[in-house]
Amino acid sequence: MFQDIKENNQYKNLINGQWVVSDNKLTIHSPIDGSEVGKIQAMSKEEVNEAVEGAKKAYPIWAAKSVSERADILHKAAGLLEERVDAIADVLANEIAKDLGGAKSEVIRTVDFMRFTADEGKRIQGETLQGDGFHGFSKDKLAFVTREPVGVVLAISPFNYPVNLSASKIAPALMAGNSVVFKPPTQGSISALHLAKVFQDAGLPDGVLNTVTGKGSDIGDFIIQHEAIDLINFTGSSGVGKHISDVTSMVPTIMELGGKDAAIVLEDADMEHAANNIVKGAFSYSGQRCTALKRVLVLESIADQLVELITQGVSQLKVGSPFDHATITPLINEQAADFVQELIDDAIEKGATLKLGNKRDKNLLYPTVFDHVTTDMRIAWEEPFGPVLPIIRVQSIDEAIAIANASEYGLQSSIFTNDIDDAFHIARLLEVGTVQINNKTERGPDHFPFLGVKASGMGTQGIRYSIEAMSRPKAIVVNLRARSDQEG
Ligand SMILES: NC(=O)C1=CN([C@@H]2O[C@H](COP(=O)(O)OP(=O)(O)OC[C@H]3O[C@@H](n4cnc5c(N)ncnc54)[C@H](OP(=O)(O)O)[C@@H]3O)[C@@H](O)[C@H]2O)C=CC1
Ligand SMILES: O=C(O)[C@H](O)COP(=O)(O)O
Repeated sequence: MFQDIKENNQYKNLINGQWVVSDNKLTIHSPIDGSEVGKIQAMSKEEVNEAVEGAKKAYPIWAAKSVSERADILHKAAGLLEERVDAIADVLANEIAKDLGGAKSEVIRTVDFMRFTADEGKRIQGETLQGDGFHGFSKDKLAFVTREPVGVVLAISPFNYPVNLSASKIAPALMAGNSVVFKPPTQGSISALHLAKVFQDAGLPDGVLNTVTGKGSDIGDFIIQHEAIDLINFTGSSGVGKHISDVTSMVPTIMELGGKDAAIVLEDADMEHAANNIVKGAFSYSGQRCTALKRVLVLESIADQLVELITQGVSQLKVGSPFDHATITPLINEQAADFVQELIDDAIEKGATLKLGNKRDKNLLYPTVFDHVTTDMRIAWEEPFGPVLPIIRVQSIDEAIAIANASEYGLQSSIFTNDIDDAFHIARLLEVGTVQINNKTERGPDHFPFLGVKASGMGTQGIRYSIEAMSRPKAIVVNLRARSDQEG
């Protein structure tokens, strides 16, 4: 079922309905053992240009389709993806070292996402407005407001969800009537190209989805500044996000960026429930999630108990290969592991109490827990994107809120308490996109709004929010001739 997309383990790009090769290639190595997963095309700027121009040419054809025709294709694509779950999950596990269970969930969640998006797209309606609501205007002025596509959407996704965070841009963009140029993460491209194939097999017209592979550092600036791109939907690091914002001009941009999500644990919390959630929230996929819990702020009076429960939970996490269903698997590459190690070394040097971990085998980092972390340590503020959890003891709720808000990031926060009044009071004060009460931080369910404030992003995603963010209102205003017999 995937013959078209590869030849001799070289994966091609989908451009205007054809799977094509470039002169230069990049080799994708598995983070598990360095073995070759396959080669992808390192596209030239001329080829990238062809992909963008192709999407621009295909746009009117797709925009002219009825919403129900678009939904039919998305439903068909979802069905095909469902048939290919196991095959694609295998590629994901090998390419980004996501545990097989997590990899399957990523693909199944994507199937559900696409179906929901197809249905939601059909429900999105415009509105009619009457002028006399504004002083000085009459009821003979009527606006028919419809939602229009924006044109060519550039979708750029990160390595940690190469299928799901790609489809969560592509599917709503398509339902809104846009064509899409899709730049997957280099490490993750192979999984992502399988997703593109599903859309093609479902009957998406040629050029409506074109893929662009190659290093972001080589072709990124060319594509984000291409004049035919009408909107950029980016998920990735805050550094690249800021760069995109610096070098583009007058192009609407939606960004989901990094995070430093805090779990605030109050004295009356259910400790076991809090600890279980914290362990899962911090360590699933080795902490390589923007919504991973990346610090715990706990009141001193209950800290000993919570630290022991967390340490106990983390000590039971399975470390090893994604194919053995380990939770802690090798990080995406050695540089990522080096960075996490720097944060660990800094914390040890500045006196944090190491409860567990600080053990490493190349890019496989064992889960690491620190107690007594203080605000002069880098781990209190920086996003490790790896399996390390700092616990900061606080003297008061106000101190917890102040430390939570002092972060440059503002994605999500968790509060664990049995007092709903306290929970709401604190939630209102936290400078984040979403607050989870008595649960780990997480993006789903996917029809909820997902957004970050400060350095964590701009714009809002989530199925309906994404369709709206990648479309615009258009008003056609009718000015009826006044009838003298009805005036007044
Ligand atoms: N808030 C959220 O929803 C999420 C945030 N993230 C954040 O992403 C980071 C990890 O993901 P990672 O993939 O390493 O992030 P990066 O920012 O390194 O890369 C993200 C994407 O941007 C591309 N890219 C790189 N440079 C450019 C450029 N100049 N122009 C255009 N595109 C470019 C990359 O391509 P290439 O791979 O070729 O370099 C990749 O496709 C973490 O900081 C994490 O917090 C991750 C997931 C979700
Ligand atoms: O990119 C991320 O890391 C995700 O958007 C987080 O999604 P999750 O909370 O479902 O893992």
